[in-house]
Amino acid sequence: MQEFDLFVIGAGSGGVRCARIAAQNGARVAIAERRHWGGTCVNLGCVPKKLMVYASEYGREAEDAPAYGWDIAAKGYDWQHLIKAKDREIERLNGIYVSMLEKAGVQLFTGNASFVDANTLEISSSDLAPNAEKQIVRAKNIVIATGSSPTRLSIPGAEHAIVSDDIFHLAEQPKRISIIGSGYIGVEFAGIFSGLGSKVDWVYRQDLPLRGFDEELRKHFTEVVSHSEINVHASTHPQKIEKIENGYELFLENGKVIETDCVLMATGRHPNVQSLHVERAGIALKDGYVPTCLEDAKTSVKGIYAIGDVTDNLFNLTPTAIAEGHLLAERLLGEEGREWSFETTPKAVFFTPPVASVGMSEEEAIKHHHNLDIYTSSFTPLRQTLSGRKGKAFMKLVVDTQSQVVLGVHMIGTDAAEIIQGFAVAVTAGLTKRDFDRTIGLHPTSAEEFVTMRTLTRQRNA
Ligand SMILES: Cc1cc2nc3c(=O)[nH]c(=O)nc-3n(C[C@H](O)[C@H](O)[C@H](O)COP(=O)(O)OP(=O)(O)OC[C@H]3O[C@@H](n4cnc5c(N)ncnc54)[C@H](O)[C@@H]3O)c2cc1C
Ligand SMILES: NC(=O)c1ccc[n+]([C@@H]2O[C@H](COP(=O)([O-])OP(=O)(O)OC[C@H]3O[C@@H](n4cnc5c(N)ncnc54)[C@H](O)[C@@H]3O)[C@@H](O)[C@H]2O)c1
Repeated sequence: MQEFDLFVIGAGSGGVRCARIAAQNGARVAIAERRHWGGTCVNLGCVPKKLMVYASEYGREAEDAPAYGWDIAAKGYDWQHLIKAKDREIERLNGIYVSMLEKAGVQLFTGNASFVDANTLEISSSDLAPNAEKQIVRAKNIVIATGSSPTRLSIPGAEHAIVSDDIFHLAEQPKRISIIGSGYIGVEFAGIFSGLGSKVDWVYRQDLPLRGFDEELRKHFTEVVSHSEINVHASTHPQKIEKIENGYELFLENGKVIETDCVLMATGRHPNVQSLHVERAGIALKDGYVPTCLEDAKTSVKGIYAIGDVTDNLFNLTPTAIAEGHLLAERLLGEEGREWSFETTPKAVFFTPPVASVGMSEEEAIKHHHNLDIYTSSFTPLRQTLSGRKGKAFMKLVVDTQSQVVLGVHMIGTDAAEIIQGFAVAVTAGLTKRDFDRTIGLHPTSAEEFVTMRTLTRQRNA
């Protein structure tokens, strides 16, 4: 039986980083993957999604180009071309992940890993290795990095709906799509399909999309969406889906019935624990997740750790999973873990234009007892002046009145994600409004607005 210092279950964002760093530092490391090397981000998440966002933006740019003197003949859109090109890129990335792990000296197991006991795992056949023979391995330390999967609503006809895992391999572009849910995935795919020319019906139960983001940002986002072609059905629940001759009917609680070619449920995710048998190792799940200490990724059982989406700690994002994996590998090898500021993790939602934030929303800052100076700015970006495209950029600074520390930076507008990544350094460093004010702007950009906001919009006491 093979024995390892560290065995990682799941080769996604967190698992790959943890295995690679530990192996590069001399530990005997192995990793098991049952579905796809690189995990959700590479195969069914961030990367293919962003390629689709890019694809969805060219149409608008072509529409706006004549205002700048271009004569562009619209020749339509080829969905199959995009899917094939995207698949080639993902295949290339899968190869890179495998060779990166092998080069680092990690032993690769293809198959489904499950616990036999707290130090023993069984690797059995899976989609990626249907004929694999069962293997038993032992390890001093085991890391659960199994990620999460899309959650389907249990309404009548739910089997007719697809989830985000399916959207990347549809044989045809749905000409009419209904999207349920107003979190990251709902917003992003509403933008993608609208940009690609599909008729989009977007259904969500809240009054505003993007729960968890700054409330004022959410209101401005709704205004941006109102200038798009997306049909919004807010504050209502989907009730059932029925198959009809020419597609599906989606019935809403408010009495509306939407005829559509495809229903996408973007209604959250649940941890991948079903076939892991963590109970055999002595771990009890909490709300379906593997409970861990955020500080050191320890579970309740000595030598077993969990990182990334399977823990539901703080943010379920790729860079946080990577940081958790990296920190854990360093700590297991007895090194002083690198310092990471998880609280100032920047977030972006890749709509067109994107929404991005770092630090506290106004509501969070009030909850943390800060008295606030709020600065906001809303304007038509220069690019839209000639084209006449509607929808304003919105920018906001949340500043602690007493210390003048900038607690949060929020934006909707072209390149918001790229801009907020830069401002995340300033918020992580704890810079003050004075530091922002003494920074010279870069002209002409939208980003310069963040260093030229001088007039207080309002003050608010906790
Ligand atoms: C549509 C979509 C878009 C997204 N876009 C972004 C984005 O733009 N930016 C961002 O930061 N985040 C984004 N995310 C979130 C991001 O993908 C996840 O937070 C991240 O992948 C989590 O990493 P992880 O290592 O925890 O898990 P994963 O990347 O999910 O990896 C877990 C791996 O474990 C494997 N596995 C599970 N169980 C077993 C088992 N028993 N044995 C062997 N292998 C197993 C799985 O097959 C999987 O490959 C997106 C997610 C989705 C779904
Ligand atoms: N750009 C990014 O960083 C990015 C992109 C995509 C996904 N992600 C990650 O993946 C996670 C999952 O994304 P998601 O959009 O599926 O989840 P989410 O938690 O962001 O949003 C889920 C949505 O489903 C709705 N919903 C849940 N249960 C419902 C019910 N019973 N009836 C009606 N509506 C219901 C919620 O109100 C919400 O609007 C995100 O939270 C995020 O961590 C990140």
